[in-house]
Amino acid sequence: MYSTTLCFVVDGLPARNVLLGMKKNGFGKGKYNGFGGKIEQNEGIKAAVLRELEEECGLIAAEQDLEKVGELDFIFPEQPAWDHDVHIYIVKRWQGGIRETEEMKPEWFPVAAVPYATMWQDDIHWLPQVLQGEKIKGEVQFAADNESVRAVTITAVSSF
Ligand SMILES: Nc1nc2c([nH]c(=O)n2[C@H]2C[C@H](O)[C@@H](COP(=O)(O)OP(=O)(O)OP(=O)(O)O)O2)c(=O)[nH]1
Repeated sequence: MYSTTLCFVVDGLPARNVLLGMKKNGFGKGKYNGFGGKIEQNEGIKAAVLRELEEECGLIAAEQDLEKVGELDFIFPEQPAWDHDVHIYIVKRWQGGIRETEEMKPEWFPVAAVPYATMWQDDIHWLPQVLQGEKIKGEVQFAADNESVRAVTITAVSSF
């Protein structure tokens, strides 16, 4: 099982607006998501969050401005090589400007208009809580098409 990061840029918590990116290539192409990717060997989790944030949308943040808000396991019973976990962070302070990159086209959304229909199908089960300021842990099991959700367990946690 490999590990990934996912970072949501918000204007506060509870969030009123969230920055999402339309993924242009790779895993999750055609879906809106936060910014993130695989953690490299010998790389710290927060260092990976900051690297992916800058690579994918141009924003520069500091480790002390990252708040851990979630940990999820993604299980693909029909494609076990895809099993991975994700460390989810929120950032409210950053430097630099947003730019479109080869990987992502960033766009701000009001929290009430987050495009869940164009996102990973599990997101509706936990992202609203995260944008409200809750912290969550859980597991998502995908169905045979590796897209639809077969089962989700999400638990609120008080801290990481
Ligand atoms: N919101 C959401 N994000 C997910 C789900 N599944 C999943 O892998 N992600 C995130 C975690 C990572 O940020 C990203 C996948 O990372 P990846 O490293 O495989 O993608 P990539 O093809 O861009 O590869 P790279 O940047 O590491 O080279 O998608 C999901 O179900 N919901």
